[in-house]
Amino acid sequence: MSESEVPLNRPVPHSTHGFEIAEPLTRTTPQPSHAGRSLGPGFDLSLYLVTGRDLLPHGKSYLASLEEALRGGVTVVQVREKSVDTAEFLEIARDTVSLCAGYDVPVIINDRVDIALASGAAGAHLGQTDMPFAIARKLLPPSAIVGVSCATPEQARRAVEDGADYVGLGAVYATSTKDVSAPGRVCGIAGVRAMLSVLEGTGVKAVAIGGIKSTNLLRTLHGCASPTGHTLDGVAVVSDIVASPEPQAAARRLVQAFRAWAAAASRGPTAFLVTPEQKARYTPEAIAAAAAALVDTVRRVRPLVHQITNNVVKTQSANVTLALGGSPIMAEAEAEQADLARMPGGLLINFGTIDALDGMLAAGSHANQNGKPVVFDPVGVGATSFRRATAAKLLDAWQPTVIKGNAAEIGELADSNEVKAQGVDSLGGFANASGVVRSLARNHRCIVLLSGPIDYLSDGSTVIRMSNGHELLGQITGAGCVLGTTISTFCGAASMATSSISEGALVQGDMLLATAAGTLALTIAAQRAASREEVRGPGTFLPALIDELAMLTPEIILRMARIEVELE
Ligand SMILES: Cc1ncc(COP(=O)(O)OP(=O)(O)O)c(N)n1
Ligand SMILES: Cc1ncsc1CCOP(=O)(O)O
Repeated sequence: MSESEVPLNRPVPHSTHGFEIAEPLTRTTPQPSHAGRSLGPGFDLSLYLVTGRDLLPHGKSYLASLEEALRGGVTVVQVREKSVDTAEFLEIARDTVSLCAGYDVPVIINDRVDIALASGAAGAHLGQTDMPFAIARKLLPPSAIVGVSCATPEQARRAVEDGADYVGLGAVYATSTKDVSAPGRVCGIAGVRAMLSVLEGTGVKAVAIGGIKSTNLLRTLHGCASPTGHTLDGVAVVSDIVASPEPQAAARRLVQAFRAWAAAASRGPTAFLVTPEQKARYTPEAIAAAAAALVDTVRRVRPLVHQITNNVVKTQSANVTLALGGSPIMAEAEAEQADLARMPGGLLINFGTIDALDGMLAAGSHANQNGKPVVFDPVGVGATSFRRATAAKLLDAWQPTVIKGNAAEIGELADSNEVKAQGVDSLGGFANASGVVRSLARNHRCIVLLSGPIDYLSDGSTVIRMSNGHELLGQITGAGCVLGTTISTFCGAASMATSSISEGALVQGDMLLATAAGTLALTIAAQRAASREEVRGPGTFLPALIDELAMLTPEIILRMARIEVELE
């Protein structure tokens, strides 16, 4: 057996999770075989398998598949049977308890408290229309684990008041395993975030459920966190394990990715984005030096900069990418997104004209799967309700690495009406711009750049203020859009060039510094272009700007960057 085939769970001689039917149910306690893996006192929810016998591949028996999944590292098993009679349900439950006992993995019974009692399972899982929680609690021994399904913050609040041990939050995504077509049944990443805020400080654990697969796991874990960093304790999965011909490998992929992410998350609320050592480097001089170095990095690694952007700016965005030393590709068709995402570099999604929504949805998801930075420019997001709904849909489908926008766009995403919009332009600024970018970055778990006369950049903790630029930038069309291009070019290069790999992170490299570099490159080139003799207005400014981007050097950045830092 090679190292990669070593089972994560091994059979154990005695288990606290399986016991004689005559004995009372016992709350599970951490056992030596779980040492170092539990996320807190009690049971380990990291990989919660919900069974689904109807999904088993042809020729694979239920118990064989379950045992492979246990070997792969499943930490809890829920028996979910929707169409069998009581006698058959009980037999399946007993067989499951007996097999899981050998792996010291607790078994939870879906819906049926009577089956939980009769099978010697560790507890029961209740939906919103199942037996009322208080009655189930009364029927079950005090030590039993009782979980509750929640799709809204109100339901989560009630589960906490009732005394649930854990909650199943979802459906996060659409799934064909269960009918979740009723309005409000798919709560999305934003819904899970809102529920996690309710759970903060309560000690009630949480798993997300619905459409979770190894391909979207990291994005789901990264995105599902309250603004202060309260995260999931695990994920509940049916089809990605049960329907697999290789459930051991499927479970192993999920549990290993979960553990890598959990280790990164335990370093602190912003550890997804930067390490504490990187943070200590955020002085104005260090930011300028990093940005200067990245100018050369872009030319060295020549990142592919994949842009789905609006028709107004496509040509100038491609030219800006080339001028910096990147390689542009403007590709919108949904069918080509998977292939493109496998090529290293950066992705820009600018929804200025929302012509390619399916391409945008697919591009971001594939980029997340491949660890590629995603820069989102929600152009004119407050202008129409269609734009507002589209932005919410995109942000639910994938995790942006950077959101950039003007004051009106950032205000719209931050639910602030302090700044008025006029079409895609904004009128005025924020009284506390640092506070707005910091809080939006926390809510969306990403870097936020607010562009304007002063550019405000934050990772949710540090705020960087940059005051380069020139008023001529405001007189050409698409200056904001090409800022998205320069940022995705620098983020792509930084992710390709990073040497310190952070396991469990969605994107490698310091994206705060890369965003600062992309911003400084454009605004400093603009200053230099505007001061050229031949530039007499916006018409002569644009070609000069592209020339200056092509002639940018690290020394120019070091000499001209105007940076201030607010550390939290
Ligand atoms: C861990 C977990 N979370 C949620 C559910 C869904 O439960 P419910 O809403 O009762 O739907 P059914 O599973 O009974 O169809 C779950 N089973 N497990
Ligand atoms: C039981 C359940 N409850 C909400 S979604 C769901 C099914 C999840 O199945 P899958 O992991 O295959 O999407």
